[in-house]
Amino acid sequence: MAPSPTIGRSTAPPTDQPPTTSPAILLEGLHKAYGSVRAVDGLDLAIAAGEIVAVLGPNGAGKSTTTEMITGLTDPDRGRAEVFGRPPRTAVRDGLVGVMLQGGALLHEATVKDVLALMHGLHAHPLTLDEVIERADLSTFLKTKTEKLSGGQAQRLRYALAIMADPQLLILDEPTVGMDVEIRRAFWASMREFISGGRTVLFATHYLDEADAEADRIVVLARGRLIADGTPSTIKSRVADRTVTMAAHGVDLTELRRLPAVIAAESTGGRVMLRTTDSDSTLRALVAEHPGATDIEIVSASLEDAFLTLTHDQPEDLT
Ligand SMILES: Nc1ncnc2c1ncn2[C@@H]1O[C@H](COP(=O)(O)OP(=O)(O)OP(=O)(O)O)[C@@H](O)[C@H]1O
Repeated sequence: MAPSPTIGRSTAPPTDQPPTTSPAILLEGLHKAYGSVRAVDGLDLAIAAGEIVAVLGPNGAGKSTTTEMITGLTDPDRGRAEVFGRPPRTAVRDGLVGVMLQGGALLHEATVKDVLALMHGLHAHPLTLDEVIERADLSTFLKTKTEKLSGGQAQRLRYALAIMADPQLLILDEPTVGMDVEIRRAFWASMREFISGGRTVLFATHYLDEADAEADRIVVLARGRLIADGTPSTIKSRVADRTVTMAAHGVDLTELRRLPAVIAAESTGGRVMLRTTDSDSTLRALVAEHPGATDIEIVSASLEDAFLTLTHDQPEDLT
């Protein structure tokens, strides 16, 4: 399990203002391979100070590896990562970066209060403990030992540790995993308040709706490459938002592919599935042109469907 890179005494002065005019994050030609696996494969990305950016991508897309290089936990094989114009480890050491990693280790046999107090002592200019506790909504389980925390409560403690140094950049790897809907809503409300002074946020998520609701910009990774970058509405307009399914008998797949707004059609398990960007117009044409279609259903596309649509034209190997 990766250690928290926020551990270590920060030496920087309070960081109320963005420290430089450089981008908050600059990645140029970033590569990282594990054996024959190209985890990150030539990534270029610039994120301006003050942006809230969601990183989406299917399992193994390279999101965590990218996060690790931005936070200095992993070195790139080739290319460059800078945070506010500094090498990542320097930016972390200077207290500019708060990180919340997926399943980041928490001290065992210690209460939430112990962990907070211990970590608080390591920062030069932290938020007050009271502010951290309030922002992360930890007051009701301060005396709970870390191993007794629920998944969502542990995430709130990790969030508290990420904001403690009062960082200018927050990097969050799937921050709301394990939180129920209400807690998730409260988490984002607290986060929005915290970052309202111009802080930058980069968060990885598997939830398209979360990216849509919380981010100014969405970047989509697949096989270690950037395959889409834009506002939530731009990204959504490029992905199928519905799947129309029906019994496979009495319909012709080739003809169905020609229906309006259909991106892809496939037959599996006795049913035909049409991915469409406009289920209303697809359905109207389907009923009019294919009276033999039966047992029709419309379902929201999963995020996997969205990724399939975006990655559809991506070649396996560009080299
Ligand atoms: N330490 C490692 N050793 C070997 N392979 C690794 C290592 N870390 C990542 N990989 C591989 O690199 C690829 C990218 O992994 P990464 O964890 O960055 O993807 P991800 O987008 O974060 O995935 P997920 O959504 O499942 O967390 C995967 O094929 C993964 O198996």
